[in-house]
Amino acid sequence: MAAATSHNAIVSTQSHRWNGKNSRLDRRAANVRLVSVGSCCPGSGKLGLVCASGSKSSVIDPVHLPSNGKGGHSPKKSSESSLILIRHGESMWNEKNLFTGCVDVPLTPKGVEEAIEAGKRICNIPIDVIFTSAMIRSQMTAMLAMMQHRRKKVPIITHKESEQAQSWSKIYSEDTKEQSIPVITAWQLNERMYGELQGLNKQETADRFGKEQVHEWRRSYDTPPPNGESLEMCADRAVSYFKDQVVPHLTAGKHVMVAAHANSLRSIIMHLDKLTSQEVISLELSTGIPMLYIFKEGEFIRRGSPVGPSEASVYAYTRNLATYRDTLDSMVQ
Ligand SMILES: O=C(O)[C@H](O)COP(=O)(O)O
Repeated sequence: MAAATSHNAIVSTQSHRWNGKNSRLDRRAANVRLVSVGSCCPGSGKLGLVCASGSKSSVIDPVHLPSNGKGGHSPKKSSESSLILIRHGESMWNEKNLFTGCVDVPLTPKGVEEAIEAGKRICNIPIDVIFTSAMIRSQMTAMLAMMQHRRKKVPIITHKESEQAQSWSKIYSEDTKEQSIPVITAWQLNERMYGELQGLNKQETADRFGKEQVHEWRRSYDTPPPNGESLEMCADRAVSYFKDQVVPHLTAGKHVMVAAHANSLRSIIMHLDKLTSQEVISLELSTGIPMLYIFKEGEFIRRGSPVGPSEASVYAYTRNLATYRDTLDSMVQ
């Protein structure tokens, strides 16, 4: 069904910019033979470049597919999991160039579009559980992105803030539960708290305190803004939460998406990519750009930013993702 072509990955030098325009392949993937599954439109056995978003069909997760009865067998459980990290789309204070931090502002229309576009880019990648911060801009981004997903599962924010909240939001149908994806919100993934800079204009602040000082506050590892969090302090909560709450899902073979913020994600990527406190200064995250990692045998492999829904470089090296996507295609009418 899928034409297999192979070519060596074109590997850029290791860069710490995640701006989505340059999909970076991990250096370790340099010599990986890309086994592209070709391009096709749903149903024709050829993967299209446009996701079948809005398609009414629901598909069975490939890992749970019944045997095909012709001596075939259900694909064995994936020994690798995918992790998608995404900074929220543009917020209304991003648009006004204001320091936001832990102030809970919504997306702009542009941020909504960015989230939808991100959803199209990851619409063929399996997602079993979603984590967001407690802030609306990350939750809006996750929900809007999931509206594009071809699996068509329903993302549902879980409420465990009290026993009553948990019991009042219980789902009593196993089938319905199977067709949903839990969205876990966590304050630990909130944006770094920007202290007395919150609400100030970034340019005016640089004019007042000096460009170097503001850059130090925004990008250094251990210099906090006035009465705010340094990246190190943000990492203490965000990376700890990631290790304690997100990694166990990946270890269990679940595919995860984390929708969060520029600096809470910078602290997580610093951990995943083993960046030094010097290297992390140059790490910048654009709004609404999905970043893909593969978790395998306890290691995180950086796979770059999926530019399109069937980009070979994303699905190469990770046969399970290619199988998932092929099966989605064959199941989506
Ligand atoms: O909190 C904010 O203002 C933004 O989310 C990130 O700001 P920064 O790019 O200045 O860290």
